[in-house]
Amino acid sequence: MNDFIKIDGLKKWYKSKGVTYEALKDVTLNLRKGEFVAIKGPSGSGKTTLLSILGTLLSPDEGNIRIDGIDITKLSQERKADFRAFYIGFIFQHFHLLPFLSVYENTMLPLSTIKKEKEYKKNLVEKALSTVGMLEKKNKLPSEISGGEQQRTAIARAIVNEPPLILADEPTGNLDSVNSTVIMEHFQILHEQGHTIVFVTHDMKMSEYADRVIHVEDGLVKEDEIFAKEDTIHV
Ligand SMILES: Nc1ncnc2c1ncn2[C@@H]1O[C@H](COP(=O)(O)OP(=O)(O)OP(=O)(O)O)[C@@H](O)[C@H]1O
Repeated sequence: MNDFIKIDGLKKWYKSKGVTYEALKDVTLNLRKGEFVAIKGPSGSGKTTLLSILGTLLSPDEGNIRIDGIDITKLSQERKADFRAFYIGFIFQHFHLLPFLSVYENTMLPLSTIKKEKEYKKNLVEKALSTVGMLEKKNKLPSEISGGEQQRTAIARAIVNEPPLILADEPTGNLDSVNSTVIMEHFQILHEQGHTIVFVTHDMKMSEYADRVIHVEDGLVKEDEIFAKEDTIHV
């Protein structure tokens, strides 16, 4: 078994106005390379906290996390930024596109610090945009495209530097059911291409796309269901 992510004894608490709140109480999990994982659970259960720690945006108070053998809890801020740039593509509920940049320019953003020729970057951007069916709209501004198209652009931006790990926080939370399905089908394709995908969702229908559903409640993993892939079920 190829454990890509090893989370061990993870704890996180927030302090606010002298009150301490334990958001993650003791989370231990192993995720394999290429897994397609949904994190489910009620509001306030710790899902975003867990995803943010996985993405090195937040530090835990206790515990270790290794991603591809790297203990991400021990990295300096600078090394964390390098780590994120190489390993992780983020997708958020509210898309977080820059409104004054075109679809093409938004997708190019993660490549801005990479010292490569313009042509090399152009190829990567066009590849990412065609993966999500947005190449034809590359010159549009975010305000000129639909919410579903904005999220597809955000996915292109997340995958443009071909990161092994994609983290998405409620990626369909702002979309209607048709666009949500389109987004999840794109995730399915990325999963088939070998990306490891971890996404947070409230929506039962969206979690059905995953091959593993982790139910978080009250800062703890309450259930961890691994489903056999369709092509491996032979009854
Ligand atoms: N910066 C913060 N300061 C204080 N408390 C926080 C902070 N961020 C989160 N919390 C609290 O920690 C708990 C877990 O929050 P988190 O956002 O991880 O939950 P969640 O499961 O993602 O919720 P939702 O589904 O509503 O987004 C919540 O009770 C939340 O109020």
